[in-house]
Amino acid sequence: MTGKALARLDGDMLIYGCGTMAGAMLSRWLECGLKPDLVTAIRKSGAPAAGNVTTLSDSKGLTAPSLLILGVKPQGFPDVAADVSRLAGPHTLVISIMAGVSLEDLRLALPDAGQIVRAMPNMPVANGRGIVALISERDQATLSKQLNKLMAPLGLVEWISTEASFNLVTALTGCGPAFIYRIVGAMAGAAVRLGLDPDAADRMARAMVAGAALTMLDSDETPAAMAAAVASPGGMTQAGLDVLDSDGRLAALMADTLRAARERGRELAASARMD
Ligand SMILES: NC(=O)C1=CN([C@@H]2O[C@H](COP(=O)(O)OP(=O)(O)OC[C@H]3O[C@@H](n4cnc5c(N)ncnc54)[C@H](OP(=O)(O)O)[C@@H]3O)[C@@H](O)[C@H]2O)C=CC1
Ligand SMILES: O=C(O)[C@@H]1CCC=N1
Repeated sequence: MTGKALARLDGDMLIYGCGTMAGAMLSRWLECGLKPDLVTAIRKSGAPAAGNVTTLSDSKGLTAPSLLILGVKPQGFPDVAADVSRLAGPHTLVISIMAGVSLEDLRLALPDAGQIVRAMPNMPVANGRGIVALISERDQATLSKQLNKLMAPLGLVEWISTEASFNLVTALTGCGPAFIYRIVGAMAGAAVRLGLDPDAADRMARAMVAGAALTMLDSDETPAAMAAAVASPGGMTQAGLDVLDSDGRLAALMADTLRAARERGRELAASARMD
């Protein structure tokens, strides 16, 4: 990404709540050429954000920026909503990364904001291997031209057409890395219980999943076909796959996992509303 591409955002960026997730986006943008002097970050603690970005503990003295990224937690939004609203002016593009919080609720809280976009990044954006799902209130065609340039260095950019599916997208992409880490840990843990040395099991489980993921990125095959290519007929892999597939166990577990995450999105939305 070049600074020129970012300059098309026409101005400055304020990151209101620059913790783990927004901080990962910021680091990647800086690595890809975003000029630090275009950015101001607000953190409750005032702890320095990535790079040489100016970091403040509150918004005193700030005026409406061109781009305002909202990176507080949904539960913390009611505490800052009035202040964010003051900063979200008619020329401000607001991008909220808060899980669960709908465009309609954002518009109610930020009535004067120029445009509002809901975005769902995931942590691998830190190395450009993430996903950013996006949906806007309106004018998606114009916005996508502008925002794709900003988001592309973070990884795969997906515009979502129906907001009703956004919490499910979040469960798959935003939460997904944690589910994969848990599965990797469970495989390594099982290997330890069955007799492997813990350090070796951890090392090999990480390398195995990283290799499998990279192979998948380079392949046009479906995951089912890729599994079939590993499984020799009547071999060891097939014996293990039969356990995962028995009575649809793995499919049911994954459906329950995504459903629970999606439902929690609805509760988070409620916690972000002003009473
Ligand atoms: N973690 C993830 O993988 C993902 C998270 N998200 C979303 O990103 C958002 C942030 O999550 P995450 O980064 O994990 O959480 P963090 O707690 O790391 O980040 C929250 C940020 O908000 C700041 N903050 C909290 N209260 C205030 C306040 N009153 N005034 C100013 N700043 C404040 C915190 O300041 P301080 O740094 O001082 O604590 C922190 O920088 C959430 O809405 C979440 O749904 C979306 C996708 C993935
Ligand atoms: O756990 C959460 O609520 C956020 C949203 C996606 C990832 N982290």
